[in-house]
Amino acid sequence: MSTIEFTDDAPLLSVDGVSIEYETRDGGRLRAIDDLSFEIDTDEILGLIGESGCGKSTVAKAVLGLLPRNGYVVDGEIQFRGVDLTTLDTTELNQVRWQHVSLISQGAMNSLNPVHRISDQIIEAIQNHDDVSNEDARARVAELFELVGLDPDRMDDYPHQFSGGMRQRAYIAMALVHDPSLIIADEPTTALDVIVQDQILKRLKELQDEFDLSILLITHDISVVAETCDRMGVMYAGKLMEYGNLRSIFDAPYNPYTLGLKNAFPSLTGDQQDLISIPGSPPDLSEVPAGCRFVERCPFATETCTTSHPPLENVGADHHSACYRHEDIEQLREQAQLRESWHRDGSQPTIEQH
Ligand SMILES: Nc1ncnc2c1ncn2[C@@H]1O[C@H](COP(=O)(O)OP(=O)(O)OP(=O)(O)O)[C@@H](O)[C@H]1O
Repeated sequence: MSTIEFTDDAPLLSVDGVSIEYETRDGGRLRAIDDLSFEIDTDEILGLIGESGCGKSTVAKAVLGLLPRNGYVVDGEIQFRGVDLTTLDTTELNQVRWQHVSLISQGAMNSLNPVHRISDQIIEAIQNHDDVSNEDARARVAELFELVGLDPDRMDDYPHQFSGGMRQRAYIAMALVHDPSLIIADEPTTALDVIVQDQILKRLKELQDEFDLSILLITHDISVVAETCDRMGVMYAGKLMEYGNLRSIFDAPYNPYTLGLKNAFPSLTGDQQDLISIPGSPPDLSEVPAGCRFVERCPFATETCTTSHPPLENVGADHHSACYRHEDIEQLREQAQLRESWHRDGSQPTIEQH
């Protein structure tokens, strides 16, 4: 079996100009991701946030080569330590998965096999890649249980003897078996109650710190990003709208969509009791607007915004945004605080569909 030659000084993960399409039942094509670029460095957590259907899971699956059969990366490169993952065959991808990049998904806790002890499932994951005795593998399971905050005395339990949060922790232990350098966490705590969610995210962050791990954290919850991430990307209808350092984006967002998301979350708006949600819903990806993808819901759209999607521009150190109205941003930030701004009054420009 050939060994993949990684380059140590290359970025850990570099997604460059990636577009992904799904073949639809009627034989058409739906572009779920359009010209997406971002990077993750060693030892950082990048949060990808966006509403349902904006393409977050598609990105996660594409990185791991797990797109369904009707999904294709039609453009761009996904480089992991200098190796374009989109060019690898299944055997090579299997060398990357678990050993270098692990996935923890929302449903991970339900993917533990109900008829096998948790210890046996993790031991199998260890021995699949490494030649380790049963005794050493059991010791490793105990160590991993401690790391994720589970009592090692419970390692021989069956999944049904664990709560949802404990099962998710057990799955995280499994994801850490081979010391991967990148974890893709796709809504890892969404199915759990907020207290358990908080505990697990904190543990994940501690593990990231302790082991110089990097995490791509995918979520629809901006407060999860605020509490957990170092950098963030705000996605909308398959496009990155704002991207960069978390503090810069939270302190001074440049994109109306980010302004809208911030307004809609209580923990981020401090004393503002009256939350303002963004009216409407994202466009159907088979019928995206001709202009900016957000144009139909943006209270600040002008005629220019109906022409084409704005390019992602540099608006500060490690801070990028895609909007035609960056120059008016101070004024837009003030207006965004007002409910009236987000009311639809019929004065929005006429939108043509592609
Ligand atoms: N297997 C598939 N076949 C066809 N279209 C798909 C497939 N999977 C996803 N899509 C479409 O691709 C777009 C992006 O979906 P994706 O699941 O990546 O979004 P998401 O942001 O992760 O949403 P959610 O948070 O609801 O999971 C959606 O329009 C979705 O309908």
